[in-house]
Amino acid sequence: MKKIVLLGYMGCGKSTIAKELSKKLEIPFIDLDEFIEEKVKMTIKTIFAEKGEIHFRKLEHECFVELLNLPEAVIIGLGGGTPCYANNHELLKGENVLSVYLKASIDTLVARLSLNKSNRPLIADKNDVELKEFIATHLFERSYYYNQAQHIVTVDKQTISETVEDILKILA
Ligand SMILES: Nc1ncnc2c1ncn2[C@@H]1O[C@H](COP(=O)(O)OP(=O)(O)O)[C@@H](O)[C@H]1O
Ligand SMILES: O=C(O)C1=C[C@@H](OP(=O)(O)O)[C@@H](O)[C@H](O)C1
Ligand SMILES: [Mg+2]
Repeated sequence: MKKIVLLGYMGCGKSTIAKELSKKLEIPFIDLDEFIEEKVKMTIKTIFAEKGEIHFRKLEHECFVELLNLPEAVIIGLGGGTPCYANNHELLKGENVLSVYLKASIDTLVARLSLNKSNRPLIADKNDVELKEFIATHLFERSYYYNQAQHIVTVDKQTISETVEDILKILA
């Protein structure tokens, strides 16, 4: 069965939008980060701190493949880095996958992430100036992978429901 995969930079709204989309479509939503946390009984923050990012990326790949192989239809919210490691971007093009890049500008991401960074180990210790510089460079480096998605939805200045509607139009 089809998997709807939402991807994009940290803070673009993958988890938030996937939850709302799931209600509308009555298809279950699985957040990849939460799936990993449950599997290893550790938070993302602790995995990064105690096991390191390379270990996290390995787990992330294994869990992504496991979710794609589920027999039922599900909505999967990826982590911001998922498409950028272990050739995961190739999996965004699979026959049973509908992938959507939630594209947000640097300003949108900075505004959202400066309020919401403590559980995101890659940015937790950055002040606002550092955060903007980091996001600008990092988003540029990652864009190649994000652009492998089958569809792109721009989320700037959109409400949660407007973004959900844009995704529903793609599915129609
Ligand atoms: N229009 C919007 N669409 C999605 N998220 C929004 C919007 N406006 C504000 N937010 C907030 O931005 C944050 C997005 O975080 P989250 O869904 O965890 O993103 P991700 O999973 O992509 O990192 C949440 O705190 C959410 O409430
Ligand atoms: O961009 C990244 O590399 C990461 C994004 C996070 O997910 P969100 O995009 O949901 O914050 C989480 O997987 C981890 O902190 C690493
Ligand atoms: Mg998330």
